[in-house]
Amino acid sequence: MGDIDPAFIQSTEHRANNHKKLVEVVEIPVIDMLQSREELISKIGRACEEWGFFQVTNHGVSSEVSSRAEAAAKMFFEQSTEEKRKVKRDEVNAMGYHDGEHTKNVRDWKEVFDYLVQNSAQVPLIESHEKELRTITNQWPQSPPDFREALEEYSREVEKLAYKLLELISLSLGLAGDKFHGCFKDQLSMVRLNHYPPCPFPDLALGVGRHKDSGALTVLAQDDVGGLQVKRKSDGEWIPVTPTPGAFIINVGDMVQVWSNDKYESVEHRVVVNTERERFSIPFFFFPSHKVMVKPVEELVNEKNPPRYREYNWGHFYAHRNRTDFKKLHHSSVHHILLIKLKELA
Ligand SMILES: O=C(O)CCC(=O)C(=O)O
Ligand SMILES: [Fe+2]
Repeated sequence: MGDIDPAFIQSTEHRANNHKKLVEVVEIPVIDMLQSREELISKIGRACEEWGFFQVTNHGVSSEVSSRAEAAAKMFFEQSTEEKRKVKRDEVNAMGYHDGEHTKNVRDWKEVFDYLVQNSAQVPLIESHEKELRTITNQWPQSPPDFREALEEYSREVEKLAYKLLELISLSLGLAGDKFHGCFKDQLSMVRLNHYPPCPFPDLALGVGRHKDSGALTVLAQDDVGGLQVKRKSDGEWIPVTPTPGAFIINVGDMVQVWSNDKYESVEHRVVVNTERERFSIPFFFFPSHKVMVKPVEELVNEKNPPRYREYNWGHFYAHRNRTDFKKLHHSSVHHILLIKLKELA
């Protein structure tokens, strides 16, 4: 087993066992999508306000398509490191395989494979003040042979669900159902395959350190192992998300927080690891086009409730985030700085 690489060690207050034992059993809401539209909109609205997280069942994504994607992910990660690194991500191309992810400067106990839902997309160059763009394109491995097909089919299906959820969230805010749809033309949405190997030091390391998701919303599939925890808004306790077979976990990201002017908040979450079982999860990050300017929507602000965020450009934010994600930094993530700064400037 040996010693743990210090890069993985979380500071004491962020370690997995560092919280009071919960006596009550709490669950984030599980919402059946097969019910009246009014009920559905009101339940989703309540879940977004209270938790920022919920699970959905009867969501329309076929279980065959999901199983095929899960099998492809498992087969990919079972290969040798040498094989996987043939499609490794680098400073130029943020898509592909990566086994050195850091969250808030601590290394995560996992390996990932990322791909864009639209196979290739344009993003701004960060160095450029001239609004120059570059194109990023997916890197597909040779094996397993049906990897690309299985994953493209998966993201097409989940994308439909993401639009549906965005519509319901917009309606729950009292906005038109298609209010935000235009933002997703030439979207930067991506899917991440996560593999968390068993960890001999589950009290010291985390699968993913605490963070918020930066896009509009996330549609996450997890296997039956468990490990995802959500920070409860009311008291800051870490609440485990119990795996529900066939369900997706939905959380609103920073963009919905800004659009809704804090009515719905993007909530912190993290993943704990265990000594026994490897875990797989597949988040779909619903990201708009690089051109989109994000700010509180006009219908939701007024004199009594003034805008709390200044407008920002998604593409610019995305380019910075990818650059800073790539290696360990000596200051906290841009993500964090950006939102705080916007708040202060508002
Ligand atoms: O693996 C999970 O359950 C969640 C992963 C996550 O939060 C992320 O990739 O942003
Ligand atoms: Fe996340």
